[in-house]
Amino acid sequence: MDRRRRAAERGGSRLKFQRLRDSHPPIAGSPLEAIAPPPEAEEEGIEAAAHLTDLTCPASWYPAARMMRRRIIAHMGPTNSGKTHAALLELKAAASGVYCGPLRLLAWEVAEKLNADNVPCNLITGQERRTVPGASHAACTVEMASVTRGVEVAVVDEVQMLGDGSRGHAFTRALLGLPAATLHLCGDAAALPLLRQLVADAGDTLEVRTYERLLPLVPQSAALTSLKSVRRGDCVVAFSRRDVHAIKRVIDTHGAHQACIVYGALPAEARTQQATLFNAPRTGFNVMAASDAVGMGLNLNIRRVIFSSMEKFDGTSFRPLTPPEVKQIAGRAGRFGSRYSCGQVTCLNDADMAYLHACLGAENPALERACLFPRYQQLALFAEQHPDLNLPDALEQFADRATLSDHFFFSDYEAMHKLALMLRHLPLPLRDAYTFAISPADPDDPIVSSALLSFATAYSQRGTVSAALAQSVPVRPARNEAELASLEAAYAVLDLYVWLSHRLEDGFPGRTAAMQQRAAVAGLVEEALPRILADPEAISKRCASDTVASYFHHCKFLLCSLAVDILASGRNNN
Ligand SMILES: Nc1ncnc2c1ncn2[C@@H]1O[C@H](COP(=O)(O)OP(=O)(O)OP(=O)(O)O)[C@@H](O)[C@H]1O
Ligand SMILES: [Mg+2]
Repeated sequence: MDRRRRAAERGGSRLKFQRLRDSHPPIAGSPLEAIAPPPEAEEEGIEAAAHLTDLTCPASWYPAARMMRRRIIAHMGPTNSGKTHAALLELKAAASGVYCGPLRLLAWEVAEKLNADNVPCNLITGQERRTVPGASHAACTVEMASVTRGVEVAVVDEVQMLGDGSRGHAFTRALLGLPAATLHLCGDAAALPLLRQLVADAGDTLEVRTYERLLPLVPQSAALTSLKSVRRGDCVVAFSRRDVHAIKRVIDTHGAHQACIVYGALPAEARTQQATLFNAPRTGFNVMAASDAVGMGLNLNIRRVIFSSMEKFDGTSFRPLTPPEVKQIAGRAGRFGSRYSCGQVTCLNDADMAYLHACLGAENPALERACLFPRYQQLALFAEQHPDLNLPDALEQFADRATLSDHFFFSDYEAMHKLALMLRHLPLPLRDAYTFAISPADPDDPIVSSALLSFATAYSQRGTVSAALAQSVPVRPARNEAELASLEAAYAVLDLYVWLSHRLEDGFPGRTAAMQQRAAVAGLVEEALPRILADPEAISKRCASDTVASYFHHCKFLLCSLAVDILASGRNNN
């Protein structure tokens, strides 16, 4: 792999890391410094290090899968074309199997479906382990997939995510490493050339099945222009928690409809509750305001998707949505088996319509490279050879030296690096420091990251962390959006405790208490959502402008400042 190309591609984040490093020099006594230096001569050390950072043949990392001649079936097609349905039929019919999906909600849904059809199925996600007596099947989030336990059938859903910069490596691992006699890969056809390459690397055979959309998706010619015009079955999509709430307020204020809300920071239980409210007839909640989190996973009775904007904040600046993103989100309308026989899609603003049509008509560009991240053992050996480095520096140096084949790229490890940097002063064994660093804590969320720091500090000092430490904010019913945000943060902290308790069992013995508390917080969020009243000040501001459409269209600077705000307040809003 061309090292220079990778260096150029990583230029932005390398600079950022350099700055971080300059302001935080390595601390003596850091976990990696505690490891004794190897006895090799310098030359041998360099050679061994080069070998350790050689990631050119990841297929060889998975002996169990390599011992099999796997039959791989790619189910390729647009959204709502029955790909997952077809693969699940084969999973159900198998004597043993595993479903690997990108989201907890998808894993939940599949486990429920299989159990309802009398196929006992366990649920395994980062935060949940639900075992069913006699189960030979499991539904899991892709990160939890076992690469050692052989099964008859495995399914990797939304496999095009192997091109995702931060989570893609888990899909690559599943594809190369699942020891399944038959492996079903479901996703967009743009991934097919890359899948062919990976399947060839693994020495397996590939069969391709193509699918067409089950119900039509019709782009409208006119924009909605005002949220007053929303109708039953509409889903207005925005790209931050704050905008989702703003849209809900405006819809509720007009009085004709009440809106359900769905966004990533909402507890999974509350998302399911909102989806159920929206799907059921005669609840009064027949419109939805959602972030792009709606693009994957929930089966919703959406008749029409309305884009409130065609731009999203990517952590640095606003960028246009890509055609695959637009199609993924738009594809939620007119789901087969829902109340509507045809899906529609439009925008709130006239000015966005041309771009919407262009995206829907565009071919998805073929994925060229799959995301890759080394195994823990590789990092640990590398760290052992560089005892002067702490975990964040070892990560950086590993990434710098790593060699990859042309059809792979090194994963974005910025979140992990930030957490490792935050914890580097703690006297933690490498394995534990690594576990804390790969936890789902959002490093840009001040509440969750400070909770992680408290957990890791207590763990390094006392060896055990009480669940009481996970109670980050007072838990009481939310009366407004700000209090709702506090509950969401409380949920995220308890969720983090539960996640850690599955990996450091002795250190985090309060899982049951944390789970009870988490369920209580989720209950409070669910209770609060239908009755969170509109903030009168915000409404009067919005109603003062002609329409919300013009509000969004003419005040891009406001959206920018909102996004900066969001970043500053550290919430992960999508
Ligand atoms: N042959 C079928 N019989 C009954 N229901 C079906 C059939 N095919 C698909 N469905 C239903 O249609 C809906 C969409 O199917 P599915 O989820 O498999 O689509 P998909 O192509 O995987 O979409 P996405 O890319 O959005 O995940 C689901 O509710 C599924 O259960
Ligand atoms: Mg699917």
